[in-house]
Amino acid sequence: MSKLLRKPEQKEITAGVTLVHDVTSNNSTLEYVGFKMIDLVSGAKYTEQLGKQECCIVAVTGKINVSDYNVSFNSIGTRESVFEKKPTDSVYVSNDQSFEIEAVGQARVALCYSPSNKQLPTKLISAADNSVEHRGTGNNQRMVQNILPDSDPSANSLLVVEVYTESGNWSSYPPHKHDQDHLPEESFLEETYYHEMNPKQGFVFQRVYTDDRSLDETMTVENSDMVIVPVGYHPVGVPEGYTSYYLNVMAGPSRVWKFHNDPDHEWILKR
Ligand SMILES: O=C(O)C[C@@H](O)[C@H](O)C(=O)CO
Repeated sequence: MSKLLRKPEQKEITAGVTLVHDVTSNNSTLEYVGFKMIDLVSGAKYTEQLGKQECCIVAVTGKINVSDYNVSFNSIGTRESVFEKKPTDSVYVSNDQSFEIEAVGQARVALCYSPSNKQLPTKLISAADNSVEHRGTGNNQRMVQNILPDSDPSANSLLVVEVYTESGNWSSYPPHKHDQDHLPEESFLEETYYHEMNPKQGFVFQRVYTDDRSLDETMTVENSDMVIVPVGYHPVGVPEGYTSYYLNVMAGPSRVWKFHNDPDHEWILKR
């Protein structure tokens, strides 16, 4: 069984709130990244008291109200499906704060966590604040929606990004890694992938491997699955006929995304 691939759960945790994924330092090898995906029926509420963790709440689909009991953001969220291919709204909440999420209709919400000590203001990261990038050429084209990039100082550790890869294309490719705390050459960032496919019976392949191959797993990833990337290169290949979406959360000792391409495959960039 893969240690890195997680299938969605369907665990009702409170009335109308279903836990789909729950990645913590207790049930994974990750120290810097935590992740929950929750589904809420209309009117359902989810509350949480954050300890020494910051949280980015992403309205993946549907509309939600978010409050830290001081400031509230109402009816945020911009899409019914991630495959509308437009940015959504998110809220950053700092460590030692509490928050409440209330679903305005059916909603899927990502909770992205990282350890944090220094309090920062609660902040709405509106869809309009997401920068959109088109990366790559040939069959390596993908569209990136930056929710919390390293250029945005709203968080202490968290980096959050959404990526669309079209049918027959590759992303996180040529393979790159960020598993050495050795700036300015490379940063150490753990990473999680939450995947969706359109149409939803689709699948993608994701390989996670290190130079010495002490880790080398190639996974068939299906709709709503997660892949955990503690270290290593982590390319994604998308079969003909399917579009891939994934939500990445990254965090590590420095809030800098400085990756290192696999030297065996870097030539692809230089053609
Ligand atoms: O293919 C891309 O450009 C997206 C990836 O960079 C993805 O966000 C990632 O692997 C981050 O390390």
